[in-house]
Amino acid sequence: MIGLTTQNGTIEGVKKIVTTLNEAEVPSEDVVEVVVSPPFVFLSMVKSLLRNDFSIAAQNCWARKGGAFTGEVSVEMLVNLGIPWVILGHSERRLLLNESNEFVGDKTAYALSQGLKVIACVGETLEQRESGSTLAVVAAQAKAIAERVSIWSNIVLAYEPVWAIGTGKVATPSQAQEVHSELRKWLHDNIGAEVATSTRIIYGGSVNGANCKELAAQPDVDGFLVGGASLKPEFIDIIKSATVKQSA
Ligand SMILES: O=C[C@H](O)COP(=O)(O)O
Repeated sequence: MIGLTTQNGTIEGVKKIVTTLNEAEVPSEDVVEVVVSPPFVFLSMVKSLLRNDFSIAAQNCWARKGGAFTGEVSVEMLVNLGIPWVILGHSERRLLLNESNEFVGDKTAYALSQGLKVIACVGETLEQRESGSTLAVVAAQAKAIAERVSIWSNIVLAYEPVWAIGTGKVATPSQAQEVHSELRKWLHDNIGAEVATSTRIIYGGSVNGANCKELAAQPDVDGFLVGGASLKPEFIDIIKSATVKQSA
């Protein structure tokens, strides 16, 4: 379960979110893994304040060994800070900052090589969905990672249809299930049965306290990447939806 606070927050606001999370009663770590992903400038503060059973992710990193790349944050810096996860290939970076599939693949490979765990985002635009190319788009995004990575145990795939991010237009449970199932089949056919079974595929795009249970009940939805709702107390309800499959 990933709470991505995007480019939001002040010191006081982030502290308030962390306090809410720290005081929440949620299922244990063996049921749900919770990862909080604040902007770079708040990483150290969140790390020092956040409860120990929740983890932390950066929202991006540089693609190669750090050095003369002004303004970028290197994998080495994140490792030095003790940050275990990084989110890569978010659609806002792909679309607004022109990050290509290959560049996201390079970042994923380098982050993994230095011991970070990666939440790799894939997803189609509305135009791509309407033209029937959803599966081709997410497969191409996954392929660019697969061409650069041989071990998948530290990768989580996040399916985030661009048209659902921050729009209030959540994918229906069957739309999410269809793409998750196809992604798992793609992993099976192109990498192997073990990776297809063990790789977590999480959904992101307008998840909230009201729609999370139905989405979480889908067989191939293994969790969520939550944006807007992670800034609110309802994020706790979303975390608790991890028990839906257990009680089914
Ligand atoms: O950026 C965050 C995720 O992409 C999802 O955002 P959202 O839950 O606000 O749609």
